[in-house]
Amino acid sequence: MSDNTLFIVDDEKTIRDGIKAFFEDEYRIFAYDSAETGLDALQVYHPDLVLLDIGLPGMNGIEALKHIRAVRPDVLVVMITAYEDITSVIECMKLGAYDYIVKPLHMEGLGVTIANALETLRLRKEIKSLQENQLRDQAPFFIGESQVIHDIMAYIEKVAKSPDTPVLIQGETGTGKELMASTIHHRSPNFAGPLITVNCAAIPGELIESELFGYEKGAFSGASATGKKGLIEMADKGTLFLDEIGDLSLDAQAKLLRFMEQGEFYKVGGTRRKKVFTRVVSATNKDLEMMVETNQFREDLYYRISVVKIQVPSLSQRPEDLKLFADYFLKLFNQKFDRNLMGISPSAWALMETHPWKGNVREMKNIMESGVLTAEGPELTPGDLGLDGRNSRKAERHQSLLPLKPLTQEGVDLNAIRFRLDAFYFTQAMKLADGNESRAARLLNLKHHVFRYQYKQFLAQQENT
Ligand SMILES: Nc1ncnc2c1ncn2[C@@H]1O[C@H](COP(=O)(O)OP(=O)(O)OP(=O)(O)O)[C@@H](O)[C@H]1O
Repeated sequence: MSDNTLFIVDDEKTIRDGIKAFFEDEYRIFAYDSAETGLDALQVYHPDLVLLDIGLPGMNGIEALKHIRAVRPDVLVVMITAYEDITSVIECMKLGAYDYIVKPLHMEGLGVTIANALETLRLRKEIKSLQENQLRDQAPFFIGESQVIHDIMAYIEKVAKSPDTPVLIQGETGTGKELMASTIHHRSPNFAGPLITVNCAAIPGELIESELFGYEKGAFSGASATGKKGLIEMADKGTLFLDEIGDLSLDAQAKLLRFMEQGEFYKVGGTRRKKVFTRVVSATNKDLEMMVETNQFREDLYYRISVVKIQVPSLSQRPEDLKLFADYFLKLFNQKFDRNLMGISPSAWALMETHPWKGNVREMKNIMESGVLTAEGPELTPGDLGLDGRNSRKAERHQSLLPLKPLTQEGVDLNAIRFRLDAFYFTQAMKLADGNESRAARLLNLKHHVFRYQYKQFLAQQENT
């Protein structure tokens, strides 16, 4: 006997008994005389295939098919029909029935239909498992050899198993909070679903509600004519990552709380309640507990989002990981830029060991990227990494510039940012082009005279700072 389970749902006893008698040596068979009893049994058993009569008394086969497709989309359904019922058959096929058989039943023919259906099911499962393996292979890799990172990863392994427990990740900027959120998603049962990232600091206060929850058409002036799906809805069956949650306004916090408490929400201007199944992972580099004390963050929301709390240590708190990151980024950027730097010189390494790493792993990554890109070799020197006295501001510049920070109410100094951009790319271009201006211009996709003009301006500005 195979380990496949079949349901027969038919009000005619002779049909139920006939199918059962013919196939019971091959399959596990459960028979029901109505759609209602069949659907009840579906909550307990996991059949592979349902043979479903269309003309059932009470709930008919078409309605039952809709239910089965909604609750068990992976179960195949073969409709049983009287010959004259062909329009219903077409409707069933459109609703997702796998096949149909016509009464009076020929058992051999039915046997072929069942075997084909089960083979289709086997192939679908195989494809799904291959796709899942591929997705798992693409999962991000959170590096760390220090004991504290080992402990966190072991904890994450357990936490990720739940599909909906909210997680709050705290830590300084650049410590890897976003990467950790992605790791949790990829290790969770929702990993085949979407991972939707919301940068709460980047969305203006007046837009946060419509961005998170979406809106119906005509919800407000300027709304799109078709309405809009919100980020929360997009995260259905996946993970919603709320980055910089400490930047959420109190108003937006209240709306998010409602969703966190009920898992339900209304679109802006909508009257239909929507339900979404997602895990919320939040992250912040702010002291949320302190914000709760000072009434800047809602206490009730804080407890909702922090069922599991993870504190990512700063890089200076895990010096054992420094060498690992340095080797990893050296390899990564050697490959990316097709370079062959052998390692880090002892003097550069000595400086790296004492560097404060205020920008944490991101700072290390940026320094290694520009170092590997521009170094003469064969090893990375303190100058390549911007860690010598002469270039001491370089690291700071990289760190405060890359990646660009979203605009907040605090504003930004655009001139200073432009100057840093120029410094970052002009310096590298001239270095890569061995001081040849026309080659440097080509590297930056600028006309030679434009490059000369802008470079001269940059040098003059540098003189004055
Ligand atoms: N453990 C790690 N392994 C590999 N790469 C890492 C690790 N930690 C951080 N990184 C890399 O460092 C950079 C910064 O990480 P990430 O964006 O996750 O930090 P963050 O804590 O979310 O920063 P912020 O608070 O500024 O948003 C990313 O490019 C990330 O891939």
